[in-house]
Amino acid sequence: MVLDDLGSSLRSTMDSLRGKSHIDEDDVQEIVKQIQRSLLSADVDVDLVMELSDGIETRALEEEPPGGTTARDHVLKIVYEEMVGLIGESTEIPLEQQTIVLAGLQGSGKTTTAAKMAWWFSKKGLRPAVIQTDTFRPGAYDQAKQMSENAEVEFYGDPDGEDPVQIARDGLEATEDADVRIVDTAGRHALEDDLIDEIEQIDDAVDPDRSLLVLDAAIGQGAKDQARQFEESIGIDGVVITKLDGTAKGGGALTAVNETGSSIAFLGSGETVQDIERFEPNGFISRLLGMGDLKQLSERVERAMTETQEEDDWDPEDMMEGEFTLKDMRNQMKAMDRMGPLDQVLDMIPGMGGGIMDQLPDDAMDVTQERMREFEIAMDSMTEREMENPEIIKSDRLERISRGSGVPEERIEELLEQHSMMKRTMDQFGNMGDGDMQRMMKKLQQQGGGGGGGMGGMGPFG
Ligand SMILES: Nc1nc2c(ncn2[C@@H]2O[C@H](COP(=O)(O)OP(=O)(O)OP(=O)(O)O)[C@@H](O)[C@H]2O)c(=O)[nH]1
Repeated sequence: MVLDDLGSSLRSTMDSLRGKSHIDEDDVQEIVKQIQRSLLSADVDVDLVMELSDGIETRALEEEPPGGTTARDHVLKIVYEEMVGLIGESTEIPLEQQTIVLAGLQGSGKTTTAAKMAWWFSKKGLRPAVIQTDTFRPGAYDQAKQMSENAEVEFYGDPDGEDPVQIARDGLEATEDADVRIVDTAGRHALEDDLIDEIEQIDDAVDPDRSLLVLDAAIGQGAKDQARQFEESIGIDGVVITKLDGTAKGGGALTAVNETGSSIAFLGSGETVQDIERFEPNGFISRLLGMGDLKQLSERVERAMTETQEEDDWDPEDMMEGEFTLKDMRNQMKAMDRMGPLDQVLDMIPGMGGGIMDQLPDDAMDVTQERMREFEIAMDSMTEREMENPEIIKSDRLERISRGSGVPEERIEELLEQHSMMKRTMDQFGNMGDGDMQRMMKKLQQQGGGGGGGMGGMGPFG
């Protein structure tokens, strides 16, 4: 994740302020030093770093914490506000008919982003289409077509076409019925006149409502020149930062945003069409500072639940009322899987963010996800009756399931144990009155807001 290093070093600095009622100059300098070090190592432009750290230093020393606020919370608030100020608002992307052109260097992630954005728009109820104009890179056509299929969106391209401008024109005509047309363009290894000429011609032909610059998060200082060139040739309305899953940097992209006077529109964090999210400065910085991002989390949960319900004809309400079976457990696991990698999800929960992640061994998340995959494989080897009545699974059946699935027996026993644990919890839920439920939610909120929530809420997958 972008500026990950900043997130974890800031959190540990902030934690050292816990319990202090007053913050002195030394504390402030230490915080500012950490921020500078992290931002510089994440490739953020020096001038920007200075601007930010000066702002934080002045305010932390001059402003008095409002009554009842701890010194730590006060400084955290200042850091938060100054960082949101630096990153700026998210690029406006109205949910209406529009044409969007994606520009960027080769390999920055344009084709992937085109399909991801189309998927995102389709989830918002619009009808998107991807238009592929890249005649430069062999394979671009097939990749775009495949990804559009994965995203289940309309696609236009011409594998034999040689003129990208003509393909763009034809594409607009062919996708007339779509609400949102996303035009993917070719890239080059470096900024060359060819590339700029081509993108300018496409821009003229398409006359887009928005032009977005796609930048690899690892780009570094080179981002500044690139951003300026694209800005001068076609005008950049927003930036998409890709590959946030693969780098701790990302500062170059932030510098580019500043350079073009634009803002961030989307973030990409993986290779599948669902690995995209709208950039929300408040949530983004909150997550960075270990304050969680409940808005993103609830959107993800809602999306994952809806998909699981639609595809598997599963209603969680039934689960609350009736028996909690292995089928329900599998659907819950599927929904969790759809939310994305567990570490990303945890980062969004207040108090569960990087602070806790940093304390876990690096492979803890992989182990948990690997375990869930094994559970699924084992369940695939169970009969309908076993899925509905797991208590009938005794030694003979256990052996058969293990042989059929290749999952060791002790792992299947573990699955059954987890199931009965979850079943007990669900039974308790079922017996709860509305008042109990409200009290519990309130308690959970209080724990989360305190920033020190434990792992207790993670349930059986922790
Ligand atoms: N891990 C990760 N990989 C990504 C992400 N976005 C794109 N990629 C990968 O990066 C590589 C390049 O992405 P493309 O979408 O082909 O890039 P492009 O800008 O269209 O490239 P050209 O068409 O050659 O200009 C592919 O292997 C993608 O799978 C991301 O957010 N995370």
